[in-house]
Amino acid sequence: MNITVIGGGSWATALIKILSEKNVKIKWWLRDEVAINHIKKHHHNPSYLSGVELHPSKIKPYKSLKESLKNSEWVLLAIPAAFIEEALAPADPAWFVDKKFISGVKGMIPSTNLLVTDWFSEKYNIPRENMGAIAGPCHAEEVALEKQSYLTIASEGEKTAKDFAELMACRFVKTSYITDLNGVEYSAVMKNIVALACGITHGMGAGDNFQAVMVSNAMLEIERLVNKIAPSERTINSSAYLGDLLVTAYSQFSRNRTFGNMLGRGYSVKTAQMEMKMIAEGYYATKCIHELNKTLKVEMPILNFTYGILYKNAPLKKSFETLKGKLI
Ligand SMILES: NC(=O)c1ccc[n+]([C@@H]2O[C@H](COP(=O)([O-])OP(=O)(O)OC[C@H]3O[C@@H](n4cnc5c(N)ncnc54)[C@H](OP(=O)(O)O)[C@@H]3O)[C@@H](O)[C@H]2O)c1
Ligand SMILES: O=P(O)(O)OC[C@H](O)CO
Repeated sequence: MNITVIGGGSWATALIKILSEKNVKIKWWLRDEVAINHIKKHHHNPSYLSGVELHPSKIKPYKSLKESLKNSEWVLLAIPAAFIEEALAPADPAWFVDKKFISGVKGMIPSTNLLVTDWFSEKYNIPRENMGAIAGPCHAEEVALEKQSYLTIASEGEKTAKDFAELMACRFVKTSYITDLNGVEYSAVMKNIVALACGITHGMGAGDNFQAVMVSNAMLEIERLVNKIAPSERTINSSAYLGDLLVTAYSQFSRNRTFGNMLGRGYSVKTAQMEMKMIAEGYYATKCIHELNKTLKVEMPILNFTYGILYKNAPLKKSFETLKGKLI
């Protein structure tokens, strides 16, 4: 079984670690040639999760995207959404024929405000039943440490979801599958926006009491959005939705929370971006969801709070006062 993994960051590295527990060949596309050479020579990613051992018998890094895709049954994408169009610019739909596509991305394509699987299936003519996404509370750093984790694979094609869930299950990862593809994707996008708000308010001095109220309100906000934009029967309190929100809102590893925390302590957006070695997906998603909500008109005070601070230079104190008044 051949699997192509696209992306060279922490999540791609963690997913490769999980997959290499199985009897598979991993064809790994990274844009960074220095990293490729380092991985070939030292069997570690030099810039992300550098402690993870990358077995050369199972993993082969590629500079050419086209070569990396040849003879693979599965394609797994793990690049922050804002860079996907650029990274896949040379790709031709013919390269993806008869392949199943799984998104590890928790963001939206900024130029289109589309979810990654919607954008991908449209652009590369992939049948929806062959598309999926990885959901659930799972930080790459904990995968690297082999801490017990849980992932949910979502696809409208039940067989796709089931097969990929089986592939991702290993000693330290338990998997399950569902068919609510767009539901988990929107929920994952939203949890990043909430994590930014958690970070901002924490950075401004809010305590655990406030954070608990914000996360509870956030779950209601996510539910309102997801029910409107992707109506379906779903158990929103399960780990694919609520669990993912909780880990991002509370974990020391959360990129979005860390980014928000810097803003709450008075950093400008630009300075916070320069300080971060990794990408906070919620920054881009906040604008996408805010734009979509001009039509949807869902009540989303946490989204509006985050959007004001990120994109409108809204004063922190006044925005916080407004948010406090909206939460219950
Ligand atoms: N990290 C996690 O725990 C985790 C868990 C679940 C889901 N996710 C999702 O996984 C996705 C990837 O996140 P990540 O955590 O792996 O990000 P990351 O560690 O910050 O890595 C970012 C990756 O994007 C690449 N990149 C940056 N600019 C690029 C560009 N202009 N063109 C092409 N590639 C570019 C970087 O390449 P260079 O190194 O060459 O700059 C790097 O490989 C996100 O959607 C995130 O929400 C992450
Ligand atoms: O918690 P963050 O902001 O690092 O996001 C990473 C993943 O989406 C967590 O499941």
